[in-house]
Order: sequence, then structure tokens, then C-alpha cells
Amino acid sequence: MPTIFASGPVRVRVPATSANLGPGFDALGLALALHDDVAAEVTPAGVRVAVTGEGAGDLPPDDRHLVVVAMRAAFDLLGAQPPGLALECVNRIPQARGLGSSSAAIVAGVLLARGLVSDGAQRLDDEAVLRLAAEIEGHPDNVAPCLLGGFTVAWTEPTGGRAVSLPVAAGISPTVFVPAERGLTATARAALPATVPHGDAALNAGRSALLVHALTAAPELLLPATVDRLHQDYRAAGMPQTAALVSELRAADVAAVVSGAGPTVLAFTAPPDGFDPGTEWEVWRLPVEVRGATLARGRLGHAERDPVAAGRKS
Ligand SMILES: Nc1ncnc2c1ncn2[C@@H]1O[C@H](COP(=O)(O)OP(=O)(O)O)[C@@H](O)[C@H]1O
Ligand SMILES: N[C@@H](CCOP(=O)(O)O)C(=O)O
Repeated sequence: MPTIFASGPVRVRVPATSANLGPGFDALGLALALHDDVAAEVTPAGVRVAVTGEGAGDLPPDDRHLVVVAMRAAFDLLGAQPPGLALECVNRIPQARGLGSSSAAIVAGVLLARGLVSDGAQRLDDEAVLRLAAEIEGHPDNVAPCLLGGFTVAWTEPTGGRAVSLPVAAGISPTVFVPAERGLTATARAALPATVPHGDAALNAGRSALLVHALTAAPELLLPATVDRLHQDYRAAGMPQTAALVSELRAADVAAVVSGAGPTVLAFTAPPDGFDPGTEWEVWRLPVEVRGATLARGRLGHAERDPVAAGRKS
């Protein structure tokens, strides 16, 4: 059957995410209430990308833009490339900080492409969207919460990425500490060793299982449940201030971890009154986002263009 493009624009709202959550390297993730909004439309020719907010002036306004890259990959699976594309991006998720900006861009692109094809949801079902997004990102742990919302457990089978979303216990109140400097995920992944000691792997297996229990039913266990030996120590030399802040918060009994590949720090509960991380950190309280990515017909409206409406709660 030929691929028929839908007429008119579609828009998507995608949440920020925090991946790993300590011991759950490449597996656990949490969606956070901070969003990018992107609208896309099929045009007669060419590719145009308008960006406001994070990345404006830095991101390539053409086929190299990550949302477009993801759209192209999805259109290949959907059966045809459109003659041209116009995108409008309103970005609020800080980029290259460990808050899942690249997975949000990828999920946005795959869902927009699906929305621009008239029988897109039949050609590319939800499981296929997750598989494709995880394949482009290289791991499933942050595309999963971006797509599904909430707290997710993701894994990879020979056929690709899969995930489930679990309900989060009351009392989980994430705070993120975001530094000005960037850190690319690819650089942080290059700092990891090819093999790890068996004892460290065993420790992480136990703690990530405990973390599922802590996040869904027993928040009082979050401190022991967030111990990690697989990635944070190996990456600490590349982000010493992040490592120091995680240690400082944990010494104050706050379950803190490196968010994703860093350099942002995630604390599962608010820091104690008077805790001062220093002026180099922006501190935002970001509730868990229970809704995953949402697609709708039409352009971005006033609410989606508001720079803070879908964003930070300080
Ligand atoms: N909204 C976006 N639109 C286009 N490209 C993006 C967007 N967000 C992130 N990227 C690309 O992904 C890179 C950051 O990805 P990554 O290193 O994985 O960090 P993060 O932890 O923020 O996902 C950016 O430098 C940029 O190239
Ligand atoms: N498991 C990945 C997670 C990367 O998350 P990001 O938000 O920093 O892209 C890793 O730790 O490399």
C-alpha cells in the first residue's frame, strides 16, 4: 500500500528524563515534568527547522538536526520520505547535561513522523516506536520513560528495546542540580571500562532490584538502593564537581545520583533546609511526569510556545 502523508501539522510534547538512577545503568529511568514541544508539517520541498529555547543558534536547521534524523529513520520504516519538512521546536530540556535531551529529540522525531503518515500507527506500533528510538539512542533507558512516562524498567532483546512503566510511590520528590557546563553522553560512555569486577556487578544487581522496590513501595530504602559501582566512579574524574555534590548530598542522607551520563545531579527527595550546593548549580524541583510523550494535531499554540509553562518548578 502506498504511503499517504496526513495534511496539516502535528505536534508532540516530550518530557525530560533521568536515566540510570544510580545502579540501573542502561535500564532504569524516570520521566520529569520539564518538556520540549515540537511541531512538524510536510512541505513541497526542502527542510526548515526553527528552534527557540535550548540549543537555539547552535543546532543545525537541516537534515543534521536530531529530530529530523529520527524522522527520516521513522519515515524509512513507514514506507516513504516526504517531499519536504518544516519543524518548529520549543526546547526547555537543557542539552548535554544528563536530562535526556537527545532521547526527547529522538522520541519527538519518531512520533511526529508516525503522526504525519495517515495510517502511521498501524505501520509503526508503540513497540516499534520504542525499538526504533532505542536503536537510534543506543540504549533504551531514557527513551523508555520519555515515551511511557513515570518510572520505567527497560531491557534489550535480540529484537530490540522493550520497557514497562511502574507506578511511583508517594513521597518521591525529585530535585535536579544542573550545572552550566555540558558533558556529552558519548564522552561519558567512553570513560567506562570494557569489564567490571564480579563483586561490583553483583552489588549493582541487588541494588537495582532494591531500587525498583524503593521507588514503587518503600522510599525509605532509597539511600541504600541508589548505590552504584558500574558507572559513576569511572566517570567521576570527568565531572569532579558532580561527584562531590553527590557525595555531599548522600552524606546528608539524601538519595542522590548522577542523572543519566551527567553532569546533572538527581536527588530523589528535597535537600535539607539550608543546604547550599553553591552558585554553580541551578536547582529545580521537577515532579515525576506520569504522562509520556503526547502527539496531537495542529501547530504549537500559545501554551506550547510559553518558555516556562511546561517547565521548571523551583
Ligand atoms: N532538542 C534537540 N534538538 C536537536 N538536537 C538535540 C536536541 N537535544 C539534544 N540534541 C543533540 O544531542 C546532543 C546531546 O545529547 P547527549 O550527549 O546524549 O546529552 P543529553 O544527556 O542531553 O541527552 C546535543 O549536543 C545535540 O547535538
Ligand atoms: N545509560 C546512559 C544514560 C544516558 O543518559 P543521558 O540523559 O545522559 O543521555 C549512560 O549512562 O550512558
